[in-house]
Amino acid sequence: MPKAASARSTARAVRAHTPSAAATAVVESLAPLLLDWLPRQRWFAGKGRGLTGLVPMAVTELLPPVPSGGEGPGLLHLLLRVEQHDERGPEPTAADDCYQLLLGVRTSLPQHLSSALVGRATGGPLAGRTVYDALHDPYLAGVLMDRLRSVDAVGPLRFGRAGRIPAGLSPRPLGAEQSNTSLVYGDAYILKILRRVVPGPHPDLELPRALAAEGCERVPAPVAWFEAEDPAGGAERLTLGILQPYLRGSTDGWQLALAALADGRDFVPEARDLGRATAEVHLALAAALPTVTLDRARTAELAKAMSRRLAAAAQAVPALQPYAPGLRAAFEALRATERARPAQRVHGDLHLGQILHTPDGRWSVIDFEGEPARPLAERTRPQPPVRDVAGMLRSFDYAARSHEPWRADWAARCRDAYCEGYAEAAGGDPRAEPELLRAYETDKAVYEVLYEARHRPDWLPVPMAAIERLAAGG
Ligand SMILES: Nc1ncnc2c1ncn2[C@@H]1O[C@H](COP(=O)(O)OP(=O)(O)O)[C@@H](O)[C@H]1O
Ligand SMILES: O=P(O)(O)O[C@H]1O[C@H](CO)[C@@H](O[C@H]2O[C@H](CO)[C@@H](O)[C@H](O)[C@H]2O)[C@H](O)[C@H]1O
Repeated sequence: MPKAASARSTARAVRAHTPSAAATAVVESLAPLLLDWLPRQRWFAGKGRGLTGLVPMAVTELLPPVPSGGEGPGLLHLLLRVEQHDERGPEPTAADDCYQLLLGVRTSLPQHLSSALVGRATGGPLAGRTVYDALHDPYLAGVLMDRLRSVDAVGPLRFGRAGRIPAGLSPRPLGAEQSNTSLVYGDAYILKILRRVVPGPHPDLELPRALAAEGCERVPAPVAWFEAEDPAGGAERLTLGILQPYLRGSTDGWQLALAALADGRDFVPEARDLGRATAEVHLALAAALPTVTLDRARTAELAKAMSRRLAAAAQAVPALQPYAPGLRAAFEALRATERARPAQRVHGDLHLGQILHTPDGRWSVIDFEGEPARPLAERTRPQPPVRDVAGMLRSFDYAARSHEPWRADWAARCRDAYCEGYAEAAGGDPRAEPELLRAYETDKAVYEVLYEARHRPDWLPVPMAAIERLAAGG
């Protein structure tokens, strides 16, 4: 059983924003329960590394817990540093992650919230109180929305908005959690609560706002957000949540692709249209935000970074090792290319699940967070837009592979149509730079192997099939 942070180190790390000794004491008394609960959450990014301690970085009462004996829930907002073993050794490293938790506190938990239980505080002033994930509680989700629509600051938390948000919208959780937790309010808005949080402008807020300012209608524009002052004292805020219009009645590209496969239908017109949508977003991003030129030296750095990621992934997932030399050849081929190429802000994790088809027949792009496992500095760096194209091409392969029998021809037609649609709108065909495209597809497949090994081991054969093909030069 991992040990909790000592009371002394916990107290030292809690900053001046801490509203009450009681809240701090709750965290201390809950540490063993949280250490058990956290790794079981889908959004917990540090799976597979032992937890060694928890340090509350900031504790904010969004709704003060009712004194012992009273009724009614309290709402605590926590920023928690989770100390973990490094993959290479037993010492905690500077790579410890900070997570955002919203905890409900009640005397007893109603039956309908039982799946949200974190545990019962065993000591401190709230001993015997039940603590649970507040985002499953419609009442507390309503309290959070209320702060978002009408308050500017609570302790270290800062709330911002781009327009008026109506009161009284009923919340519901979105269902399956992914890298974050999303709530839908009144079928009108969706609030994404980021789980692993870092200082600095968050691309899922920054890019859609920049696109909206540019007049690009392919992306739902943020209407409100909340952030925290850096509890470690840095100048940059941590983005915590983003509220956007909810595209009611939309279906994501992944479901549509699987339905087409199940019905024996082609997905060519949809793929072509998706290519156009991607190009439009890229053109708007290039117009809205700085671009750079990747010269030979920078291209070499890019190829080197891809090789480094491959080496790290092969260490974590030994099944990759036999293919490493073949995969590295793709990065070497990129390094050997002579030409300079433009780089710009990109989506960074584009796949069929990130594109929503709305009832009026348009594709809308969501989730500009980038690949959640990569450092923010890397995710916000200008990159060749082909990177997103490669992500979508991999996604057609994923869809075809999850159909029995495997439909390689279906994926190939989608891939061609997507690139054609992209070329029509962007004025340049991504296939014109085969080394770049192959290197990015390889890099993405390596990422997917690591992602699936950590989150969905049953899916591992899907990217491994691509690894086999790409390593053989296909
Ligand atoms: N604006 C929106 N309208 C409708 N559904 C949305 C919207 N934004 C996100 N979703 C739904 O929420 C899911 C999760 O959102 P996403 O931003 O991808 O979160 P995560 O980072 O947790 O993967 C998406 O797969 C999509 O089904
Ligand atoms: O949606 P997220 O931003 O959380 O992205 C992560 O999870 C995705 C899976 O949900 C994962 O995508 C991979 O699986 C998809 C099918 O479920 C497939 O369409 C994608 O092409 C494939 O990469 C994504 O890589 C990961 O970052």
